[in-house]
Amino acid sequence: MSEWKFRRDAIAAFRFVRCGLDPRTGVAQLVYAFDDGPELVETVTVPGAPFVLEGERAAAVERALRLLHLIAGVSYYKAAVPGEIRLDAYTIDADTAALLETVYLNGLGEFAYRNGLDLHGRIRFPHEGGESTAAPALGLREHALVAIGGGKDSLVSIEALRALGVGQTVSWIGGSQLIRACADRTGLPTLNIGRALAPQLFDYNREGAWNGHIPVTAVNSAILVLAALLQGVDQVVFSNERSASYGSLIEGTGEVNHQWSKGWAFETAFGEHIERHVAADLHYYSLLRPLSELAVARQFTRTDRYDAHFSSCNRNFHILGERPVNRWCGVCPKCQFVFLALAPFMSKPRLVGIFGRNLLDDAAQTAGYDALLEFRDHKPFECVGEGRESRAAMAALAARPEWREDALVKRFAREIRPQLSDDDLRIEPLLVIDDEQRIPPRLWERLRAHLAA
Ligand SMILES: CC(=O)N[C@H]1[C@@H](OP(=O)(O)OP(=O)(O)OC[C@H]2O[C@@H](n3ccc(=O)[nH]c3=O)[C@H](O)[C@@H]2O)O[C@H](CO)[C@@H](O)[C@@H]1O[C@H](C)C(=O)N[C@@H](C)C(=O)N[C@@H](CCC(=O)O)C(=O)O
Ligand SMILES: Nc1ncnc2c1ncn2[C@@H]1O[C@H](COP(=O)(O)OP(=O)(O)OP(=O)(O)O)[C@@H](O)[C@H]1O
Repeated sequence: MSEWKFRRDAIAAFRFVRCGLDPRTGVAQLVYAFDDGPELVETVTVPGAPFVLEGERAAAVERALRLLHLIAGVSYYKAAVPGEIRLDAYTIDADTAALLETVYLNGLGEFAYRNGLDLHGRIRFPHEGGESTAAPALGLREHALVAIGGGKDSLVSIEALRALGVGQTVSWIGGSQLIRACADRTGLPTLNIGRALAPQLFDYNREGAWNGHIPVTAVNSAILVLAALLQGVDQVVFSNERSASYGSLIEGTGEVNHQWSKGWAFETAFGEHIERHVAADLHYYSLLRPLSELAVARQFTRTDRYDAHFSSCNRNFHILGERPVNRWCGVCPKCQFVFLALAPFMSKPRLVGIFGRNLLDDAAQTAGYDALLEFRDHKPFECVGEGRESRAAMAALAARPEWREDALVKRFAREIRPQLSDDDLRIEPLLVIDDEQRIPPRLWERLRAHLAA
């Protein structure tokens, strides 16, 4: 064993070795390995232990734990993308294998594109024939674990659920102080779940592992499903908007979606799988699915409660390394997009106050904004809205006296606007509340009324 060295191209198999949860501590161990190399152990710690787990609930927790083990394996599998996947400790059915193949193939879409890899037909989860029996209802308590990410989206959901009188616990994974500050600011009960990647992954990265983006929302979703069962509650709520279902259009390749596991395809496949195979009364859904990014931005402006606390800049969330001093780096695609998306709906002094600067009056940001507008470039691999949303927002600003003299708005009006039709630049059609969602029916009509108010 001590002789084993990580050599990416010599690895034959990725192994799901075993997983376990200690109900006395709330610590779950997810164990993997390449060939006969060292065990790679990821840990997830759910507060609230000891948990008393018996009968059907214990069985559901075990199913959720296995699903988490299988989904979280994507972080390690990607390091070598070997031809064989092995399950050492348990078997899965064809339905589960199909879900995992979809999650790995699509969730690693950007990773594969950037590394020049073709994963089609390569990711095969072994499975045994026969349907597994339908999961029973557990009599879970009506209460929502709401994922919070420190940005505007989850805060919009939290305020909407508050307005509807839905009991909620604001829940997040990892040690981000920024997320904690936002969670505390809600004044609601909180749940901070610990997660530690296997340390060898960072060594393997230095030793030439394949590296790149993974479907982190899929991993976070599976963690919160496990936490919901441990807490005995019936809803896991994310804040993924309609726009997340649309990727970057790459010439010669097609669509590659950085945020695939925030999209509708993942939400439906995962949510249905949970109800069919884990617990019939555990509902996983996104409260913001009916909205575009622009519509979410408009909702966010309804309160200034979080202005001094939130940030959508992903540079805050690196496990290692530097973070922006003032929460917003001010130069990444996410900062650029959120500034643009909020601008049509927020007073200019409030917006500039949040970011500490006016990004739209900075000519050095031209290339970044061109990519958002899909002008001579594709939409960046980041969690940003569709090109048509950026174009409509920019067109709205070009008509406003307080914005139209700013460098990038002026350039848009002069060089890009003349090539676009008026119809494609209207903001109103992008603010329509859509019907494609899996929000529990008992909430939907009241939520629709709240969002439309
Ligand atoms: C913070 C961030 O944006 N990280 C992305 C970045 O990774 P980097 O190396 O710069 O820093 P770390 O995040 O600290 O990662 C260190 C290494 O660990 C790997 N890793 C991390 C988390 C994990 O769950 N599994 C892992 O294997 C990671 O690959 C690094 O090697 O660049 C990476 C490569 O493109 C991205 O994968 C990192 O993204 C994180 C996984 C992450 O949490 N990103 C979210 C902020 C994010 O992008 N969220 C999207 C949702 C996308 C989705 O499909 O779910 C969003 O905001 O919409
Ligand atoms: N560390 C985390 N723990 C739990 N959920 C998270 C975490 N980070 C992000 N999420 C959730 O994942 C989803 C996508 O994250 P995303 O970054 O788009 O949302 P956000 O942070 O709420 O808003 P913004 O788009 O402005 O950054 C959201 O539902 C968010 O709550």
